[in-house]
Amino acid sequence: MRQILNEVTERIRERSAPTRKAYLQRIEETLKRARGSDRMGCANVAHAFAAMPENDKFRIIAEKAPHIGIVTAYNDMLSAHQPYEVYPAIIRDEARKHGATVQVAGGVPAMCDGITQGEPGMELSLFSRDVIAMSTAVALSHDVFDAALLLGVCDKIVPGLLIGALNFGHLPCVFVPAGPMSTGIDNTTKSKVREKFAQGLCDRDELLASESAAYHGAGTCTFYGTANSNQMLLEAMGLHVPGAAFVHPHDGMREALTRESVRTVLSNIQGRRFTPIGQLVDERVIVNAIVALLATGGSTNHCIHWVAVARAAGIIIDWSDFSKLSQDTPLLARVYPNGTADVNEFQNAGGPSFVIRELIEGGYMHADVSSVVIGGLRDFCKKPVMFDNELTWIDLPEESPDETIVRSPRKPFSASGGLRLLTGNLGRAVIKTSSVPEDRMIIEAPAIVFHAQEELLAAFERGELEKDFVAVVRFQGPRANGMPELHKLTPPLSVLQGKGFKVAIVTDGRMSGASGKVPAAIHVSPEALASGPISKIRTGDIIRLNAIVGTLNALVDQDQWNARSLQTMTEAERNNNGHGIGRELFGGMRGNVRSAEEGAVTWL
Ligand SMILES: O=C(O)[C@H](O)[C@@H](O)[C@H](O)[C@H](O)COP(=O)(O)O
Ligand code: SF4
Repeated sequence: MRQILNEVTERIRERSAPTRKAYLQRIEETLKRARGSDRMGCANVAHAFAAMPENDKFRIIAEKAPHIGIVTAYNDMLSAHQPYEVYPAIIRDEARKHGATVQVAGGVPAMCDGITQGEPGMELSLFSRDVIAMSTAVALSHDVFDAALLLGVCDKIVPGLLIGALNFGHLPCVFVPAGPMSTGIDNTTKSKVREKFAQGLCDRDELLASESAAYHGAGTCTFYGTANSNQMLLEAMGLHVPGAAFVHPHDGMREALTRESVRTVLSNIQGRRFTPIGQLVDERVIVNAIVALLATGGSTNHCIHWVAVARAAGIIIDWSDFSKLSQDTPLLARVYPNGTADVNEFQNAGGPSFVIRELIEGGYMHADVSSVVIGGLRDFCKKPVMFDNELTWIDLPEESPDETIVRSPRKPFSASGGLRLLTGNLGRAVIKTSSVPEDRMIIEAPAIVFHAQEELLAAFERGELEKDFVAVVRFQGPRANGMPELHKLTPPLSVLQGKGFKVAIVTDGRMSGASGKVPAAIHVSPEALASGPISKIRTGDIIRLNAIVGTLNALVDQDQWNARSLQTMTEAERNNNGHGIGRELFGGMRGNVRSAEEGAVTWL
């Protein structure tokens, strides 16, 4: 095991000792209880199973059959979640074959960030994670289950389901993915058409045709954004059936993998080994997830979400942990926006199994951890295949079959991981370096301050941005307006970067996991509305972003800087973010939310 891996894991263990101990004690207490149908009152039990077939009731109550709760994020809006419509029937059928019973415990909401990108709805996106966590708790609070299957793939849905499930840490849980969309037009072509449209070089019909050719069917979008980063991290945490992440929704093996998830969760109940999720997800498993994120240039959103996930298990991490691990974690995968390959090509080149094997063998990951399968994390280094109509796992080739997509630590794409912590007189921020061109890693240019992404887009339309500049887009933090992703700024800024201008974004907001080639210092904490120094910046100040050494500064005379007052949002700006699209309902979360570096949690 590498020294930094051990060092960071130990310091997290130390920092988390009191909260983790209390968390594990609560699980121990809960595990002492009798199972739901024996423990709860007759009326409770009768209500719980009233609508089940008579023989299922008999099996649960008299035969003590294992009872599985499904928490599902099915809806028709996310292409990634649409396949889940039929999953409960498959799960019920498989469970019955093994003498178990199933109920859909509840559904959770799921927002598609692609639909809300650049729209007011995006201001609900981050908070929807904790709504999903609460909805997971509402579902599992019926408290009659021996295990749970969690159906969700996209951005805030997996973190929300995981946070919710960790509040029922006494249950064995398995995540059930549904797989990626088949490849449409490639992501680079898609981005080029967007840049043409941003310059008025093509019309809306051409742009719509291009977007529809990219997003054309069921399954997760094929860029390596937050959704597919979720899948990578769940594999690295051992919470999937091994290798289940990136198999197409309508590939014959998909149903076999879903059925295997039922057998897997049952094997956790029926005594072969019992691994409740709250015990499985320990400090080493959280560190493994961070390493997997860094080694693949995953979504910057996980610098927020995984802090919240860890906290739900009593584990406290911060951006220094990500940064320290990043220094020693090699970049082993290049998947768009960190390269040109999409997630299907990544899977064909070896996918998560190849990356996990290489990281374990190189000592970059903890191998001695529990997982939902009996072989532990080493079982996640193999590839699932169908053989004689049976699901089995085979070893991957020793060498990478495509070194433009996946590599071993002996020849990494870069010696350090794809994310960096930035510090300086503007606070703390993160940047995804794995998709920034070498010659754009250091940007020093005058600031232009915006209080809304629409202001920047309008300035671009007026032709006012044809120069070197740093776009300071502030009052985009969680307290201000729910910390939306500002991914719509990528096409115009990419056009300007393509023209040779040195441009960057500095924001207390987020970018999409699919953003990347324009240097973006994001999640600036403290945010502007929390009196963060980002609110001192004036248009014209020189901003220096150095992603190589990890600094972000306003180059303003110290006395002047100290004398500066903090800018505030105007009444109109505050009103704009507080109403419409249901934003009124999220006022409590905006008022209670912690900083981005504290996971933007709303429940502490
Ligand atoms: O974090 C993410 O990965 C994004 O939120 C992603 O889920 C979202 O859908 C993007 O907006 C997709 O990219 P385009 O907007 O470029 O299609
Ligand atoms: S990856 Fe993003 S755009 Fe695609 S379905 Fe999921 S949330 Fe929507």
